[in-house]
Amino acid sequence: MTIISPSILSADMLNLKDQIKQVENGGAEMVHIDVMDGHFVPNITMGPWIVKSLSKVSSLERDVHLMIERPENYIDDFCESGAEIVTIHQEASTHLDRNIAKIKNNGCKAGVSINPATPIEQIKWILTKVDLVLIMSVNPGFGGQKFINYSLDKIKELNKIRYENGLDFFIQVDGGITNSNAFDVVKAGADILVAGSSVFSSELGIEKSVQLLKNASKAANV
Ligand SMILES: O=C(CO)[C@H](O)[C@H](O)COP(=O)(O)O
Ligand SMILES: [Co+2]
Repeated sequence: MTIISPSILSADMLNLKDQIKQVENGGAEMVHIDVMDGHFVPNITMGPWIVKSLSKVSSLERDVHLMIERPENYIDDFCESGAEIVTIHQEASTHLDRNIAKIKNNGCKAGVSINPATPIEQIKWILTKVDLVLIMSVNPGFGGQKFINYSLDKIKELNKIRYENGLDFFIQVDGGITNSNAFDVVKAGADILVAGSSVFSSELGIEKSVQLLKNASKAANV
């Protein structure tokens, strides 16, 4: 079964509690929290405080995507604030193996992410140690961008490596996911779909948009 992780990057922060209820009602299992530092990516967003606030109002699994330089300086803070998954970027980690171990030692699930132009080869040696691999299907920094099509080949390549080596990490895909491409993304091997603008900015409403992503994923899993 495919998991839906709506990204609150596109949510209405003044109505966040209500909007989180709507994604829950639509059937989402996680909530995706995009943390940006204005250095690794050209945008600034939120910190551990939002994770703590979400943990008080929702039981959705808190899925933290760190788009920051020197992630090792913030891993403790995010885990202590109630993050359940902490994903760091390969491109931002000088000592990736050490940082993944640090996330796990904090009792969180550890994820590694790669930008669209980064080859799977770059994370080959860490695949046995991570709980999740996040394939970015847009250049990180902003919501509402268009899905980069060659990401599908990267998902397929990673899925093949996972199968051939008997590994069991989740494949998460983030950026430009909509009701129209969810089927192909899941068919390629994705287990978790992150969706921001197609959930929170849709004319169909939040609950219905999550349901449509769920339905598209279900069709791909038949
Ligand atoms: O990590 C991200 C951007 O860097 C976001 O999670 C992602 O872009 C989700 O937004 P959308 O679904 O609108 O593309
Ligand atoms: Co993200």
